[in-house]
Amino acid sequence: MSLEEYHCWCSEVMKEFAERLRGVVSKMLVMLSLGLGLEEGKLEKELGGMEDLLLQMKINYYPKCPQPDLALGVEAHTDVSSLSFILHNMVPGLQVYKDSKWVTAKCVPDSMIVHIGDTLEILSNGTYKSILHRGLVNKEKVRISWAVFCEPPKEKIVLKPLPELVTDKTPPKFPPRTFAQHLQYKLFKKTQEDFVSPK
Ligand SMILES: O=C(O)CCC(=O)C(=O)O
Ligand SMILES: [Fe+2]
Repeated sequence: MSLEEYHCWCSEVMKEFAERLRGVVSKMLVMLSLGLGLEEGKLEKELGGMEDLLLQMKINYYPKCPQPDLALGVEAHTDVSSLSFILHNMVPGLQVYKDSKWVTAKCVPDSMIVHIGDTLEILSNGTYKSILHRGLVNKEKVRISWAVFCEPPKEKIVLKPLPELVTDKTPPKFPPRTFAQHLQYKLFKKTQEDFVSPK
């Protein structure tokens, strides 16, 4: 296969993967909306819908590491996305923080790992938790992961707890922000008080 043919093949495969994954995203957002007692299309609409919800792929390459106890592949973080989907080359390394412990995600053939990210935590007023996770390195094997992040548009939508979920007993836990402002907050570790109300 020539390089040109290879590029062509890759883009065909990616196109089909993106289309199929977009369908899975919609289905998961229906379930998550219903789980909050909302109408089924609510979260999809709040995140920009078919027009504006963006799928971004990042490929992580974790080289072999002679001293895996002294290094991390990806430091502990939560994803800014609404949902994140992870495929990997069946080498363990992803850990999630659960019940005050780091738990290694099982490598299940033909499956994807799905994370809730910050955006859904904000919209759900904290009912859905953005999972803290990290990536370890391996002494013997290279690890590769393909992460797809579903992100709302940067400026068009103001992210805040959905009014249906805010009551006297459950006041809003997050001040309003655009996705762009949220990124700034995460990248530069600003405090919530640093948010200026978006227009
Ligand atoms: O490599 C993984 O399994 C996770 C990577 C990750 O957390 C990320 O790219 O945000
Ligand atoms: Fe992540």
